[in-house]
Amino acid sequence: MQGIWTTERIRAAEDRLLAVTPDGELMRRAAFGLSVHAAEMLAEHTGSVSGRRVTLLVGSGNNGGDALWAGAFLRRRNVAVSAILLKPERAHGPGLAALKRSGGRVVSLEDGPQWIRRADLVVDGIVGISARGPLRPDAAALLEYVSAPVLAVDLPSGVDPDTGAVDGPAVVADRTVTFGALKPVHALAPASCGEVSLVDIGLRLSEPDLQRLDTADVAAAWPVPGPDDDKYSQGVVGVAAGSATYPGAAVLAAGAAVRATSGLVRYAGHAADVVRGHWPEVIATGSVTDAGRVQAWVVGPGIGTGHEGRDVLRFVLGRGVPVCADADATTIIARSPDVLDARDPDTPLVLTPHAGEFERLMGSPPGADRVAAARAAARKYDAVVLLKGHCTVVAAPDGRALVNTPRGSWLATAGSGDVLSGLLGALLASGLDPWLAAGAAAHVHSLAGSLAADDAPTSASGILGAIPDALRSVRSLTS
Ligand SMILES: NC(=O)C1=CN([C@@H]2O[C@H](COP(=O)(O)OP(=O)(O)OC[C@H]3O[C@@H](n4cnc5c(N)ncnc54)[C@H](O)[C@@H]3O)[C@@H](O)[C@H]2O)[C@@H](O)CC1
Ligand SMILES: Nc1ncnc2c1ncn2[C@@H]1O[C@H](COP(=O)(O)OP(=O)(O)O)[C@@H](O)[C@H]1O
Ligand SMILES: [K+]
Repeated sequence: MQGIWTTERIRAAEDRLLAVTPDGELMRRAAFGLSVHAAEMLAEHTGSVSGRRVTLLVGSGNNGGDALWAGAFLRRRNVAVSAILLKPERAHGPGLAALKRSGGRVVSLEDGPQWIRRADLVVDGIVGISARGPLRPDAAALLEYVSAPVLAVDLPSGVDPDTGAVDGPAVVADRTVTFGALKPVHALAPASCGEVSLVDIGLRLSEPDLQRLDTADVAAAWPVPGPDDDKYSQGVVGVAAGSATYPGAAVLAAGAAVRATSGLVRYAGHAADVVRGHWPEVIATGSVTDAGRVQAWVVGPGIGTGHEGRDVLRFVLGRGVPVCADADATTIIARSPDVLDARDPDTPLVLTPHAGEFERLMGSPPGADRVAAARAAARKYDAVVLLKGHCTVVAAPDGRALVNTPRGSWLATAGSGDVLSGLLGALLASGLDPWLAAGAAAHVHSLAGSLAADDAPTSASGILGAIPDALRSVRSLTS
């Protein structure tokens, strides 16, 4: 697990560390790490470090101080460093002095554009974790001239540190170097941060506010049959999905369940013939009432939101086994919350809304703070809530939350969510903790999406087809 801490917690930990560290030491540690990454980027993009040009965008806080100190370190490697001070009178004093001593050049705001245009690398030290809101106009104007790769100090300025929300002009970085610990922005705004690197400055933190699964966590959690297992012992998953009009949802959800684990998949619904045609290994029947025993249900994709869908949902909620309620099932719950009366409160429920379904469930859209939104829904419904989107957030009623950071956006394709629900249902049937199951399913889903896409559009069927490769890649870590 990777821990992620809110800026409030980071600041408190920094204060504790600052109190026992010589003046300026932390910033020099941070800045030295930053300068190493800057040199690495120069070498990557231009083939060398010495003689290259770096322009620093320097704001009035410590973030600007980091940039100035890093500039001074880069001077030792014969890099030509120029610093544009957004508020010269409030620039970080010791950092500015160090840069000047090292032979760095301070250029005026007016001359800034030409130095930015000529740079081999631009360093964003405009603001860090104390900033809120988009960039102010003077900083935003400078960004217009940037064509070189951008290295963000701590976080891309203009992006909200605690939510990753972008609400106006903001830096888009190729790489972000952060200090001490990951902050929410790094998991929630991958398109703004680029590659994220962590520099250790000796920060000590307790329980994280938010987590992200490592590949190793997913590998350890994913069920693998042992010598004594049979098709029943691994957990049988039931899929109540699809309809005569929408058989595809059933094929995709059932297929993902088939590919996720090696036990048994049952299907119940109006698409039984189509499902059987695609997946002969699935035991398919026309109705949930004669589907047989399962250890978890996936319900919702393509079942419609009418009477029949409601009855199906009520039936599976009353079986005393974990349920993943997806797509139409979330809409039914939003419109007729009384269906939840059928649920045994001790059996796990996972809701997997996209933003529109979330709004139906909660009465308002997720908003900028998607982690808080998912947590609120989890509490309201006493369920694990997997909030879909570019970054998927999974929250449990006890407050645990994790983020899945995707590799690109290829998952945004029709039917992709049906594949996710099939994966998740199979993991629930195996007995995995529902919060972990949701996180692991999201991880493998997004990995399968990027493998299937391989930089060109893919489809839900493509994602489904790439599940074995995704699992092989995850499991390769454990073998
Ligand atoms: N405290 C520490 O021990 C360490 C702090 N470090 C650095 O310090 C940073 C935090 O420094 P600060 O607390 O000084 O805060 P920032 O560097 O985030 O700067 C806050 C300043 O920016 C201005 N500002 C706020 N919002 C703005 C906006 N939207 N547009 C333009 N300007 C805006 C404010 O007026 C304020 O002067 C971290 O992100 C990190 O880079 C590192 O040096 C590591 C050690
Ligand atoms: N821009 C995006 N980047 C990454 N993943 C995305 C993006 N948009 C959607 N997704 C993912 O794709 C899936 C879409 O599911 P859903 O909205 O239910 O669509 P459908 O009903 O067509 O299957 C979710 O897992 C979601 O997190
Ligand atoms: K920054």
